[in-house]
Amino acid sequence: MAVVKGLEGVVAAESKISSIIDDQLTYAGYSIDDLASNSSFEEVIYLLWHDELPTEEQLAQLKGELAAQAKLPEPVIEHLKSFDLKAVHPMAALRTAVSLLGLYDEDAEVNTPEANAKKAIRLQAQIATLVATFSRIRSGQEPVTPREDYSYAANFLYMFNEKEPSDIEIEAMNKALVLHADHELNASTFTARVCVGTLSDMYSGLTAAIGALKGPLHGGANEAVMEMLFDIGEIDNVEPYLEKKFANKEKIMGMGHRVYKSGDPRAKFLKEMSRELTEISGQTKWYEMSVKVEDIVKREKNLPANVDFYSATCYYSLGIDHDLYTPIFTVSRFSGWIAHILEQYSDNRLIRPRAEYVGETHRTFTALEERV
Ligand SMILES: CC(=O)SCCNC(=O)CCNC(=O)[C@H](O)C(C)(C)COP(=O)(O)OP(=O)(O)OC[C@H]1O[C@@H](n2cnc3c(N)ncnc32)[C@H](O)[C@@H]1OP(=O)(O)O
Ligand SMILES: O=C([O-])CC(=O)C(=O)O
Repeated sequence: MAVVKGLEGVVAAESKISSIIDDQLTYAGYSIDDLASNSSFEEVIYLLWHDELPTEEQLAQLKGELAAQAKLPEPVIEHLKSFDLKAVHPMAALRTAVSLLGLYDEDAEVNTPEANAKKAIRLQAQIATLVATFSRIRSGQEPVTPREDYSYAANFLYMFNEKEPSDIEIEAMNKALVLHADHELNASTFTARVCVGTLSDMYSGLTAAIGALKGPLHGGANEAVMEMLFDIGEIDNVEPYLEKKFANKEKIMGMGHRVYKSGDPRAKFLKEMSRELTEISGQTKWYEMSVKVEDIVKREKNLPANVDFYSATCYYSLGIDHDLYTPIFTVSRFSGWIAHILEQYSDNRLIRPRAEYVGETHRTFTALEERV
């Protein structure tokens, strides 16, 4: 058996949800360029779950259902309040809270298409509330009740500080949500599919996926990018900082990708958004430092910026704490994970690869008292 380390290039599933061909990304056959420029996150959710763009009527229905289900069960809020949230990573709290939500859902263990469709809406609605509620409780404030009259992006921003977001902020958040929604068989999506491939439930699949997204080689990189920029501090420090990193063979967060070699098609949108938002917030230095990092890593290592690189400075400009960047990614990626979970259920086979054993063989057992 030939081992493919990291499963690079291995095709492990058929999917209609998204594709990456020649460094171009599509959701259900629609180019990410068209979707990022023209569509709402709710349209993308519908597309990923139904393989079609919604009609006005279908979209209105989805929006209504999402708005109606956005509230969290009170015991989940109480549970979050019972922790010292300043002492835990938000992704760890989210992983636990999503699992906990399952305990308050009477459909949690019902694995029929009808029950899963209901859970899909409920979970997609609640995940945004959960992230914003975490942020509110951590900063000693009461959670904000979600608004039924706002779009998903507007409501998400509103729940952070109970303030009506500006059109530019809503547009930026909507675009970020659209761009992060799905990405073929990335590590967290694969994790979700492996989990539900055992015919485990949707809550288990999503909880497992959160754990995989949390790591700094995957979704956790956006938080790490901002930490790197804080460490660098000033534009004049970029070059010596990177030289040291290269000399120590350390990775530069937000750069490189397993599949994209010429560039991540999502990054150009986030780069432009970062330019605009840092200008509006009067903090262009973060954008300028990012561009310099990108240029040097491209020149020295020929690695392109990935989706996590410029999303960091976008969220920073929206006034969001940097450890909440990966939770925001989670809010968007819930739509993709749910689509993949439903697709896995629709044509399931247990996912169970093999390992090549490389340990010792034919060892002679020694009794405990004789071991040295
Ligand atoms: C939403 C997302 O998940 S996007 C990815 C987010 N992750 C990051 O931004 C973390 C930084 N990037 C990386 O670690 C990698 O590029 C990954 C994990 C994204 C892809 O990894 P892989 O395809 O497994 O590539 P791998 O880690 O084996 O790297 C191949 C070579 O490129 C180098 N390399 C890859 N990425 C980087 C980087 N960001 N900085 C410096 N060197 C890098 C590696 O050191 C390695 O060099 P070597 O062959 O001399 O040892
Ligand atoms: O596809 C990957 O490996 C990682 C990625 O960019 C994503 O999940 O958006």
